[in-house]
Amino acid sequence: MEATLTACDVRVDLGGQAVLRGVGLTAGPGEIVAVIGENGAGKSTLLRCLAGLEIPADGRVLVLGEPPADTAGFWREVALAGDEPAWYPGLSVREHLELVATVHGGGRMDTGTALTAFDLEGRADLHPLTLSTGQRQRVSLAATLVRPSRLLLLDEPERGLDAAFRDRLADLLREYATRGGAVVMATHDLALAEACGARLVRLEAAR
Ligand SMILES: Nc1ncnc2c1ncn2[C@@H]1O[C@H](COP(=O)(O)OP(=O)(O)OP(=O)(O)O)[C@@H](O)[C@H]1O
Repeated sequence: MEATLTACDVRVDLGGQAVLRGVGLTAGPGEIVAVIGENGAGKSTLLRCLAGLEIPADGRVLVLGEPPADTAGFWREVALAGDEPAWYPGLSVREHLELVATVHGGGRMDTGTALTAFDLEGRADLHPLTLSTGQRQRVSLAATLVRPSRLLLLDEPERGLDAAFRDRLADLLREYATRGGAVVMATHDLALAEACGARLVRLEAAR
């Protein structure tokens, strides 16, 4: 089966120094990969590289057979949850999810199901900035599942989430993979990685 994502011998330089050197990674349909490593090991940089937001100085990244590019075609297949997104003034939690689902076309869950799955029903009519950190993180994660995708890139999805919701997230990610999606996440939460059945890829700082 064709890999959803392959990265070979990737090098990324930032500020004139190598941040990633000789990094390789693959993820196929139905697979969850957890990138782990200490602070500064380069996990976020690798995720950005896989998302086409950082260009490797050396090596090769292919997503669905093509180098990642910041194009509409690429983002049709790839859903990313990293830094907190910019929230639209005047749009509620429900409307943010509806916006994503409308623009990308209906996804794995309708917005009502997502509001329930992410425990956001009681917050659906509020603006995201009036929610707690963990609740806002749940909106960001829900937005990745109300749209179609074949690859989910998550940078520290556990950020701000309580223990019970981390368990639920593991179930949601397993379900995404069971339906043929590939997940690559950078995480410090080994329990989450284990609960997902993720394959671990450890990064060591390049400097
Ligand atoms: N714009 C930049 N310019 C120079 N160096 C950078 C830049 N961004 C990141 N770095 C450096 O790259 C290294 C990797 O950073 P990165 O954020 O990828 O690590 P991380 O593994 O995600 O860390 P954490 O676990 O703290 O989130 C760090 O040493 C960081 O200082």
